[in-house]
Amino acid sequence: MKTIWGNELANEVKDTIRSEVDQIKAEGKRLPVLAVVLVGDNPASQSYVRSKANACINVGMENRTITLDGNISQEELLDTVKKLNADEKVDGILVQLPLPKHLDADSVIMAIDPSKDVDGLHPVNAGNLLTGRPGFVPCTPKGIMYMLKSVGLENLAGKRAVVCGRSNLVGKPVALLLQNQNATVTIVHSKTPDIESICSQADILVVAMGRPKMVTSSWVKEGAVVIDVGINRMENGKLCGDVDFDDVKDKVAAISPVPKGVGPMTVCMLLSNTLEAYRNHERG
Ligand SMILES: Nc1nc2c(c(=O)[nH]1)N[C@@H](CN(C=O)c1ccc(C(=O)N[C@@H](CCC(=O)O)C(=O)O)cc1)CN2
Repeated sequence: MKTIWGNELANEVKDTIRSEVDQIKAEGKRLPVLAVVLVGDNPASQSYVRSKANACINVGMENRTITLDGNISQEELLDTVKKLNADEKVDGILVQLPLPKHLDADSVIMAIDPSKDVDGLHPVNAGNLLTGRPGFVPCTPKGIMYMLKSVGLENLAGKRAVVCGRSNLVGKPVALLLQNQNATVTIVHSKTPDIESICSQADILVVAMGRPKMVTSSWVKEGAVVIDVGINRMENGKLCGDVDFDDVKDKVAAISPVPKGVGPMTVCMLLSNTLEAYRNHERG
């Protein structure tokens, strides 16, 4: 069994991005700028936003973290996004999710200029992915495809992929990306009967259900490659995935761990998208 260490792959990606940013600096040009909007004081969101800021520093990009009170109105939040859209120095905009319950995330995402939507969540970018046009691909799915490539899974013709979860952030886009690589894809979700038997036929299993250790050895096919997107905090304070790593590890060909799996890939793909946004803006 091979462990797919996302932190190591992320360092590889960040090294490449850092060299490109160094080159931009050497040419005396302005640097790429990522703006991250954090609303409220959710500790997990605060920690992810800090990781994003540190990652920017790590590769030499500029980061602006805009922290807004949890009681902010929809109009005030939309106004913040509009100002970032209009700011020519800002290449990428990300609004950290989830938002407090009184705010409508959909209309906030809709307000982001698609050319700055480095999260790839705006319907223009989602539509581009659906129709095979260039655009921003959401960071976690982009990271997952990089992880699969790292274990030799690139052209997926003849492979059966099962995606557990149908979110706009992970499940739907990763299913499209797998299909674009010629995999035969099934999406299962909380209302699917007998998920276990569908998962057990998968050559590639991507699990993003938010249910701690849901997937055990009877759910996986011998020799499958498993990507665990779940990040669940247990009562003892430790993190675990949606896959019971110890239970499946002897049955699978490769598996991503939690922590140090998909999470760090999400952050480095955000840098990759920000650099892409910068290049697009510079081209004009
Ligand atoms: N606007 C967005 N919001 C959210 C996204 C997103 O892609 N865009 N994804 C997640 C959270 N997330 C990034 O925002 C994220 C989650 C996890 C990690 C990570 O590196 N996790 C570490 C463990 C960290 C810990 O100890 O708690 C790991 O898995 O090793 C990075 C980013 C939801 N919101």
